[in-house]
This record gives sequence, structure tokens and C-alpha cells, in this order.
Amino acid sequence: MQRAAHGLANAVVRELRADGRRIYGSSVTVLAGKGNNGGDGLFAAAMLARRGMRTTAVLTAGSAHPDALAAFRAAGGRVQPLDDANVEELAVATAGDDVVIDAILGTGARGGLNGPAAELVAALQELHPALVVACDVPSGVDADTGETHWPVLTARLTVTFGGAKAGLLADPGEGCSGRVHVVQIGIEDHLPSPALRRLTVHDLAKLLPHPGRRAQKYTRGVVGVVAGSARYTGAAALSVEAASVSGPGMVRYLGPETVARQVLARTPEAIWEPDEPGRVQAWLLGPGLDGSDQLQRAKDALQAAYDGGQPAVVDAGALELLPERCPPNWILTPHAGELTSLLGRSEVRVTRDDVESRTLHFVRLAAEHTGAVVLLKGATTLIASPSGTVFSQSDGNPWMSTAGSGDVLGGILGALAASYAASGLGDDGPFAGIGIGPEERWAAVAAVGASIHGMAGKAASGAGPTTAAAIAREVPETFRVIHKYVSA
Ligand SMILES: NC(=O)C1=CN([C@@H]2O[C@H](COP(=O)(O)OP(=O)(O)OC[C@H]3O[C@@H](n4cnc5c(N)ncnc54)[C@H](OP(=O)(O)O)[C@@H]3O)[C@@H](O)[C@H]2O)[C@H](O)CC1
Ligand SMILES: [K+]
Repeated sequence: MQRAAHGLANAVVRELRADGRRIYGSSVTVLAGKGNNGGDGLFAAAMLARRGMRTTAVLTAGSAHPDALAAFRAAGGRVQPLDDANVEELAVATAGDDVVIDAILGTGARGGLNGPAAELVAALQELHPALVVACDVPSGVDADTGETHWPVLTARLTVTFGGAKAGLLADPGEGCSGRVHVVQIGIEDHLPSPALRRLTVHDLAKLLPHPGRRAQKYTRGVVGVVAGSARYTGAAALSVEAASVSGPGMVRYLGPETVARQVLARTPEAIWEPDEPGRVQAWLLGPGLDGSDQLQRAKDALQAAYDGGQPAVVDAGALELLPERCPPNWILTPHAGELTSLLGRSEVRVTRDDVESRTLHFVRLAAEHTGAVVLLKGATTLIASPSGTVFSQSDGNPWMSTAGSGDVLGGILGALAASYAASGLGDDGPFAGIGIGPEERWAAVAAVGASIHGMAGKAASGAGPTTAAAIAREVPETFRVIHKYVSA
């Protein structure tokens, strides 16, 4: 607990300094629950009091961790028990402090806040305190699933102990947590393996395909793209362009001649396949599909992938064409609405809101039911393998929610699937080298693609508007940025 408290107190000091604020004389209120989460908060506030901060502890449950409360009092902290009568007054006073530490509920929470604690947090959320630091998890966020029980006080920073908890890496929980800082407290070796894994840029540097001296088209991977239609020509152009800049040996495009002309105008390196396509090692099916001809092409390609054991990235309209059970090297890329339809195929009747409030649960369920890797698009992208492992990538920014962004993601994923199909995902490869087992590797491929897409999108947007085409154009530079971490 002391190491946790030290980590929490030091993170508060760093954040205040980054805001250009003095430590001495600044004010902090810790909202302290009755368990060890409150204990961490009180011990941390005692340390801050000894550094000259004006400290108040609001005891939200009447009682508190005895030793931590004694240490807080001994350091000169002011104690304010919360009750029905003083909620409003304490909310206004607390909101005016330089820092609020949310140490009401942590991993011992069952459901959300209630009573005066809930009223206090709801009032504070409306008053927007200058700096909220959550202890371990924001109170009301389920540490295991990321489900939230409102009210939750949105944090700028969450200081968590032992390892990033799944609830901080999956929405809606991630959306309430701000930046996450992990404090090692010496129990890491005894913790179960994390339920959610996030690939870092160092992982990407190890995993990205690199052509050997004798590389040629088929060793780099050839991807077949069935996308677009007379109505949605842009989807074809964007997904083929994104695939072509993501490292494959070649991109074959299957679609109507009118669309192919526009595709080739943007990506002359692509090959139009008006009839039986040449050899491919992976498929991208679905962006902008419309009309019976294109749907038939997608069906034929899906069947070829199924029969030939080839990986396939299945998006948008092609999601309707899936077999009962998909091969484990297929990557489905629904958004929340499409996920409800996908789940509906296996009699799971949910709404988009249900999915968005329980993203981790439903992405896992979809992977289990379909047998495929399921990539659920969102502010945080979750990628579930049928084996149950889930990756969480959150490299993009909200400006990427723009038309065609999903088509670009599909192109990136299709190219990577072809590259890895060509180079192999064996036990002697880089995936095994970072502890990714054989059943998780296609989910990891999808996580690599999601991360590249997010990094490219963030670079293309800076802090402003961008377009799907601009995201695609940023992909080569994103590969170069990642490559810089190869030696690191
Ligand atoms: N291994 C680690 O990660 C460590 C974590 N530490 C800190 O410990 C907390 C977990 O502490 P714990 O005492 O288990 O529980 P909480 O502090 O999260 O919850 C406090 C108590 O509140 C009650 N409770 C549960 N749900 C609610 C609710 N919805 N509303 C109000 N009260 C609730 C419950 O008590 P009961 O008597 O009602 O059962 C909880 O016990 C962890 O988050 C870390 O901060 C250690 O410091 C280091 C190791
Ligand atoms: K908390």
C-alpha cells in the first residue's frame, strides 16, 4: 500500500508541476472510500500534506482505512465526513481545489456509487475540477470489464497498481480514465496474465514484416480486394490505395471496369482482375459493396479463401456473407452496429447501446460464436481472438471518425494479412518472440493493423480535421516511425 501511495503522490506532484503549479500551498482533496482504495488515497494525501499541500479528506463511507486515516491526520490533513446534508457544500469546495484524488472505489467495487457519494461525484462531474487523478481505477468503472456504473468522475490521469487493468483498456472505462500510469508495487509476478493486451510501438517494431534480400511479389504477399461499386467507388479506391502502401507484393482489384478505372488512376500499381483472379495469399472483402455482381464476387472470393485456407479481412457488406463458422485466420471488422447484426446471427439480441456499454464482453462473444478474429472499431479498438485473448489498441484520435477511414483500415489489414500469410506466423517468428501464442497470432496481426491505422490517423490529423485519403498517405511514414524502434 505504501508503494502504491508513493506512486500516486508522485504522479500528482508531476502533474501539478507539468501544469506549472507550485506544490507548496496548492490544495488537494481526496475522496476516500472505506477500503484499501481509500487507504491508498489517504496515505498518498498524507505524503502530499508533508510536502506542504493543503489537504482535505472527504470520507465517503463514514469510515476509512484506520492506519491510513491516522497517517493522514498525523500529517495535518483535514477530515470531512460526507453526509446527506453537506454534499452540495463539499462538492463546491472540492471542485475549487487544485487536485481531486478519486479513491472511493477500486477493484473491490460491486457496481457503482450510491447515496451521498454518488451525489457528490455527479455534482463534481458537472463542476469540472481542474485536475482529477483516479486511484487505481475511476470509481464506478469495473476494473475487469471497463463497464461503467454512472456517475463516474472522469479523470485526466489514472494511477493504477501492478498492471494496467482491463477496465482501463476497454470502453467505456478507457474513456473515463485519461492517461494511465502504472505503478509497480512488487506483486507483478503474482498477478494473473492480463486479460487484455496492448501492443506497444516496440512490439510493432518487432512484428512488422521486413522483406529479405531475395524478396519478390509472392514472398511479400499478394492481396485480393473485392470492394466498391458504381455507387461507392471511393471505398474501392481508398482500400486499394491503403493496401498498396502497407507493404504487400501486389494488390489485385476485383470489381466493375468503371470502378477499376478510378482505382488504377489512384493506384496504378494495382492489377485489375476482370475475370478469374490470379493467385492471392489473402483477401479484403466488403468495403463499399453494392449490387449483385460485387456481392457475387465477394461470395466467390470468400469461398476460395475458405477452401484454400487463406486469411480474409471481412468488412461491411461482406459480413452478411459469412459461413456459420469462420476459419480462425479470418478477421471481421464490424463497428458496434454491425456487431449487433453479427451477434444476431447466433440469436444474441442486443442493441448498439448494449454493445457500446459492454465492448469487451460482446467482442469476445462474437469471436467465440463466429470462430473468427473480431476487431470492434471504436475510440478504443478491441480485437478478440476465438481463443478468448483480447488486444486493445487506442492509437488514433476522434478526428479519424470520417468517411472512408474504415476502408483504409481494411486495406491496411488486407495487406498485412497477405504479408504474414507469405512470411508465416510460426513459432520461430517474431510473434512467438513476444509471447504471442499460435491461437492469438491472427488477432495480433489485426492489432498491428489497428495500431498502424491509428498512428497514421493521428499523424494525418495533428489536432485537426483529416480525411481517409490523408490517413492512407501517412501509412508509409508510420512504418518508418515504427522502424526507428527496431534497434531500441
Ligand atoms: N493487488 C492490488 O492491485 C492492490 C490494490 N490495492 C488497493 O486496494 C484496492 C482494492 O481494495 P478493496 O478494499 O478490496 O476494495 P475497494 O477499496 O475497491 O472498495 C472498498 C469497499 O467498498 C465497498 N463497496 C463495494 N462496492 C461498493 C459500492 N458500489 N458502493 C459503496 N461501497 C462499495 C466494499 O465493502 P463492503 O463491506 O461493502 O463489501 C469494498 O470492500 C485497489 O483498488 C487498490 O487501490 C492495494 O493498495 C495494493 C495492492
Ligand atoms: K478509485
